[in-house]
Amino acid sequence: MSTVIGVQGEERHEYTKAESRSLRTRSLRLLGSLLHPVRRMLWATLAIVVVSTAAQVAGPAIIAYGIDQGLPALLAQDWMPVGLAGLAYVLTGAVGAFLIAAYIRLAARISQAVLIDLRTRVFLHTQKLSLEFHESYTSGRIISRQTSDLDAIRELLDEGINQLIRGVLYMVFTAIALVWLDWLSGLVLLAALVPLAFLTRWFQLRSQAYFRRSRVASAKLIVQFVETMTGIRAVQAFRKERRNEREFGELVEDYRDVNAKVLALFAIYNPLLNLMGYAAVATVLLIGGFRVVDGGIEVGVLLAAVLYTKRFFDPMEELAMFYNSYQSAASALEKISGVLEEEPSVPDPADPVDLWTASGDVRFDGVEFAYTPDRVILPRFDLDIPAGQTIALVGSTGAGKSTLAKLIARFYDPSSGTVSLDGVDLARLHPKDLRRAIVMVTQEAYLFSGSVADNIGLGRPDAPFDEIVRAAKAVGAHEFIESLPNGYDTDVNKRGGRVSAGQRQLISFARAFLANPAVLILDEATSSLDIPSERAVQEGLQTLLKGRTAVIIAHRLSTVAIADRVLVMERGRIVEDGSPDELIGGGGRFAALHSAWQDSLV
Ligand SMILES: Nc1ncnc2c1ncn2[C@@H]1O[C@H](COP(=O)(O)OP(=O)(O)OP(=O)(O)O)[C@@H](O)[C@H]1O
Repeated sequence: MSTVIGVQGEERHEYTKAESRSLRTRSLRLLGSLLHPVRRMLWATLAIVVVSTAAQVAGPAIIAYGIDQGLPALLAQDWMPVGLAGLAYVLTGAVGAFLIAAYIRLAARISQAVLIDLRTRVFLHTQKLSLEFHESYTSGRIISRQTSDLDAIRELLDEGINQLIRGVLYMVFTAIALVWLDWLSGLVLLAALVPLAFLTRWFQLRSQAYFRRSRVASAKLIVQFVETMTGIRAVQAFRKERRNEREFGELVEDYRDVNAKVLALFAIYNPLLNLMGYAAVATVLLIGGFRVVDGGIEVGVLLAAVLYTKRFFDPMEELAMFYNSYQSAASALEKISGVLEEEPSVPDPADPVDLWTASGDVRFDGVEFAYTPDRVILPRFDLDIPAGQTIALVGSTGAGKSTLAKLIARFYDPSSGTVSLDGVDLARLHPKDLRRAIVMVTQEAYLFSGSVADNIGLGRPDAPFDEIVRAAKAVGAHEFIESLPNGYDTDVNKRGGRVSAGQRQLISFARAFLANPAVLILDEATSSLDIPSERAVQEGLQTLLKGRTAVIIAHRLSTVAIADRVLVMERGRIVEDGSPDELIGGGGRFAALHSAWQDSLV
C-alpha cells in the first residue's frame, strides 16, 4: 500500500518512500490549513524579521565607519562623522529593539492561534469518532496527541521557527556585509563554512536517531502513566505496584540513557563549533592585521570583519537544534493529522429521517455483525422486539450480549442487514432523534465531575430542577441524595468517588428516567450489591422500565423475573426465546441456569 490512512501504522518506525510522501503531504495540508487564517500576520512577521535582522547586522559596519572616517575627522575638529555614526548606531539599536518587541507579540499571537485551533480540532474530532475507534486507540495515546505532540508543535512555533528564520537571515546578511566590506575576510569565512557544514551534518545525522528514540521513550512514559492512573483500582487491588514500578523504572532508564547520548553529542559538537569560530576569527585577525600594516585596509574595517566573523557562528548551535525540534514537530503533526483523518465508522445520515415520537418497536432484519472482517460475532439473525416489551438478555460471558445491545444503540452498524426503530433504519434516523429515543445505561454508571443535579440533568439538559427531583424520587434516589452533605448540589468526584456503586446506579437511572427514552438498554452491573442496595436498585429499575421497550443485559437472575421475555445467547446466536416461565418449564439452558441459581440461594 502506498498511503497510510488515519492512525494505522502509527507505531511503525519505517515507511516506504511513497508512504513517507503521503504522510508528509497530509501533515503539510494540515499545517497549511492551520496557517491559512493567520497568513497576514505571518507576512508581517517575516517583514519585521528581515528589517530587524538587517538593522542588527548594520552595527559593525557603522562602527567601522565611525573609526575609519570619524576619528580622522575628529582630529581635524569635525564632530560630524563620529556624531552621525553614534546616532546611526543607537538608531539601529532602537529600531531593532522596537521590532523585536513587535515580533515577539506577533509570533506569540500566531502560535497561540494555531495551537488553540489545533487543540480544539483534535478534541472535537476525537469526541465525534465512533466507539470502534476509542475501543482500539487507548486513552494514553489520545492524551499523548493532546499533550506531548502539541507541545512539540508549540516548541517549533515558539522557538524553532524563530531560530530558523532569524538564524539563517542573520548568517546570510552577515556574510553579505562582510564580503561587501572586505571580500578577503569574506573568503576566510566562506572557507570556514566547509568544515562547519560537515560538522553540523554529522551532528544532525547522529542526533536524529537519538531524538527519535527519545520521543518514543517519552511517549511510552505517558502511556504507562495514564494506564496506571486510569486503572489505579485494579493496580492496587492486584498489587501491581511493584511490577509497574519496575516497568516504569525501565522506561525512565531508557529515556535517561538516550538523553545522555544526546548530551554527549552536544559535548562534542558545541566545543568544536566554538573552536572553529575562534580559529576563523584568529585567521581574519591575522590576515587583516598584516593588511592593516601594509595599508590594504583600515583598522575600523578590520574590527568590523572580526565582529562579523565572531557573530556569524553565534546562531549555528541553535540552527542545529532547529532540525530536531522540526523532526519532533513533524512526527507530531503526522500523528495528529492521522487522528484527524479518521472518519466516524458510524456516520451521520446524509438525508436523515425525523422521528419525533417513537413508540419503541425494535427490529433486526437479516443482521450479521463482525468487529473485524475475519471473525463473525453475531451470525445472521432476525429479531422483533415489540414496543413496551422488557427483554432480559442472558448467556455466558463473551456470548455477544453487549454486542447486540451496542447495535440497538447504534454504537456500531451491522455488517449486513438493518436494525430499525419503528420501521426506520437506525442508519437513516436523525442523530438527535436516535439519541433521544434510545438510551444506553452502561455498567460503570459513569458520573461526570459536577453536582448530583448536573449529573441527573444530563438526561435532559433543559429540565428544570423540580423535574430532576421528580426523576430522582421516581427511581428511589431522592432519600440518599438528600442525605448527602449538600443534597443535590453535592459534588460527585470523578467516577463517583463519594457515592456507593448502588447509589451511582440509582443516579444513572434517574438520568435515564429524565431522558424518558422509548427504548432503554441497560447493562446491569455485575458487582454484587448488598441486599438492601440490590432491592433499592431493583425497585428503581421497575419504575424506570414502565411504559418503554427495555433490553437488559441481566447478570442477576432476580432481574430476569421482571422481564416479559428472555433471550438466551450462546456464541452469538439466540438459542432460547420465551417468557421466563416458559423457559424455566422448558428444560433448556435457561432452566438449568435457573435451578443452579435457586440452589445457590438455599
Ligand atoms: N471492540 C471489540 N473488538 C473486537 N472484538 C470484540 C470487541 N468487543 C467484543 N468483542 C468480542 O465479541 C464477542 C462478544 O463480546 P460481548 O462483549 O458482546 O459479549 P458479552 O456476552 O456481552 O460478554 P460479557 O457478559 O462478558 O459482557 C467476544 O468474543 C469478544 O471477544
